[in-house]
Amino acid sequence: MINRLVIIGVGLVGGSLALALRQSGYCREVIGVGRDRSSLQRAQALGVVDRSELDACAAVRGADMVVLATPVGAIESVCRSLRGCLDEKAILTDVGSVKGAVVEAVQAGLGMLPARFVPAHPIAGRERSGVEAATAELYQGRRVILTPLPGGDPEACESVRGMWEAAGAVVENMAVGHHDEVLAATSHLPHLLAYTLVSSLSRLDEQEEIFRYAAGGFRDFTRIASSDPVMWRDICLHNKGPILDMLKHFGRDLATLGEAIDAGDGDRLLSIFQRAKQTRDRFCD
Ligand SMILES: NC(=O)C1=CN([C@@H]2O[C@H](COP(=O)(O)OP(=O)(O)OC[C@H]3O[C@@H](n4cnc5c(N)ncnc54)[C@H](O)[C@@H]3O)[C@@H](O)[C@H]2O)C=CC1
Ligand SMILES: O=C(O)C(=O)Cc1ccc(O)cc1
Repeated sequence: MINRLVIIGVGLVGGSLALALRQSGYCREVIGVGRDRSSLQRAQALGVVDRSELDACAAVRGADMVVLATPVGAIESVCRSLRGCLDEKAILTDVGSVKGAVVEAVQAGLGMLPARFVPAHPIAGRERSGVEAATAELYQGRRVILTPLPGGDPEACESVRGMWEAAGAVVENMAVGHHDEVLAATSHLPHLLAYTLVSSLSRLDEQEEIFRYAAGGFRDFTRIASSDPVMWRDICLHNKGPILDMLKHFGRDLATLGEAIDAGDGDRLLSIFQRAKQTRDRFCD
């Protein structure tokens, strides 16, 4: 059970966690922290938080769990505003899509890395953002990755695990660096491909006609290009190495595909498509 939960950044991810924990009765009070009063008022009106605060330092006093749920690029400045404010027993966690840079940002912002900081990443979300998109069911049966730090407090780790399980998630642990490599491949690369496809087509003269005749495959492939641009700018800037590695790997395969088409090499094309189909049929429902 959590007595006082503070969510800093009450959008899709933070708001959904608050809703799930309020509905399951896992926490007694949820306080939302944000930059503007109107979105915090909406969060309160939607029943996502019990009350809200613009001052992060005041909000976290007496909290037993503090969740950083802003875009990754805002974490350092949010942590700077929390310097000297967290109770000794308070657990600090986050929901950022990258982990190495978040650990650095927390350390730089707070001036130290608290033993009760447990980095976390729910592998669940959608292309819509803001508190209006939050739902209590978002994490039901979905994975959450914790990347506990060497020397971190195991009890804090268990509390963060318990919180996510109460929200319906299945929790796993992973090393920080490994998380960033795996997610660069499975989440960051697909988002960048979808953004680049839509952006590239939108610059063609015939774009009106192209989008008018786009079929289901186009919609399936590009749904995630409607995701929040600020969030994805921040992910790119904060997981640079693994993302560039994946882009290079993908670029080489795209060039190979082009060469096979140019050479009329049907066997090569068939083998690429067969391997892709077998792999997807094996791993995705
Ligand atoms: N959208 C998704 O599907 C997923 C997102 N994530 C991660 O979760 C985090 C939040 O993403 P979303 O909830 O989708 O974004 P969102 O845009 O819905 O919510 C972010 C909230 O943070 C607030 N905010 C921004 N800067 C702030 C600051 N300096 N101080 C206080 N509040 C601030 C915004 O006003 C907004 O209410 C990101 O770090 C993202 O990488 C993780 C898993 C899935
Ligand atoms: O919309 C989708 O399908 C997503 O993949 C959402 C998402 C975005 C970022 C994450 O770090 C995790 C999940």
